Amino acid sequence: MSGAAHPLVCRDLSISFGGVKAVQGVSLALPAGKVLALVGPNGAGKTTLFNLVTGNLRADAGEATLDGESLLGLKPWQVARRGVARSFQDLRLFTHMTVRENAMSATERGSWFWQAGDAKARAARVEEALAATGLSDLAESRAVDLAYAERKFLSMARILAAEARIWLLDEPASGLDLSSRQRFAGLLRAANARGITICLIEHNLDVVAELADEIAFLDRGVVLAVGEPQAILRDKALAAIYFGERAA
Ligand SMILES: Nc1ncnc2c1ncn2[C@@H]1O[C@H](COP(=O)(O)OP(=O)(O)OP(=O)(O)O)[C@@H](O)[C@H]1O
Repeated sequence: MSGAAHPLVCRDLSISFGGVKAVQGVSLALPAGKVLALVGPNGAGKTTLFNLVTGNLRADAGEATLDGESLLGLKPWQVARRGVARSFQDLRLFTHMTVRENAMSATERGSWFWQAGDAKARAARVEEALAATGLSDLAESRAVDLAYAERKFLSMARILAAEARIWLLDEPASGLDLSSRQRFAGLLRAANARGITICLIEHNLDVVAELADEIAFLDRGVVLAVGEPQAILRDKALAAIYFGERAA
């Protein structure tokens, strides 16, 4: 699978850390304009898979392509410049910079080839991203002074400001209360409506059921199943693995 229907494709991707096979022969394709959720127990290899695709780790074997061109060997900023934005579990904000500066910095890896590069347009994108994430009134606050949910939304503002066409989101809704989760879901739906392709690592299965078009279930570095959310979420064997009830 590749091309317009699946812009980002992994084939047989693998990496081990010492004896730990963190990702083993993973083949996966992101459906264009959809939300694919990566689900699986702790240590399944979900974040490692992101790290392989985004140039944060070097694969031992396999391939990852964007529109048919290899991403492997690229630096994280080069992957970002090709239109793949990611968020991190630990957010990686510039804690002593302001909210606005944090969002602005996401636009500053050179001008993206499909967007206007001028400063005025960038500033406008930043203000739109802050408005969309409810952070306009906090634009001059330092990230370090934000509440937890506001930091999560600032991480999303950075993704929005970057204007990437593929978003890789690592537990963006974890720790959010119900109303913040609903706001977050609205952001994702709006992005989806604009044709953005999203891969979402998420432990909250209600969030997954609400947002995902497709689920890929990983365990011990292997993709065990890919399919429609209802089918995957109803699967008793996968549920046993997810909730740690399998035989060792
Ligand atoms: N840099 C690293 N060095 C050594 N081991 C690592 C490294 N990164 C990940 N691992 C190991 O690889 C395995 C997969 O980890 P990973 O963080 O990708 O899982 P995950 O599915 O994202 O888990 P979680 O849901 O808890 O975030 C784990 O056993 C982890 O300890």
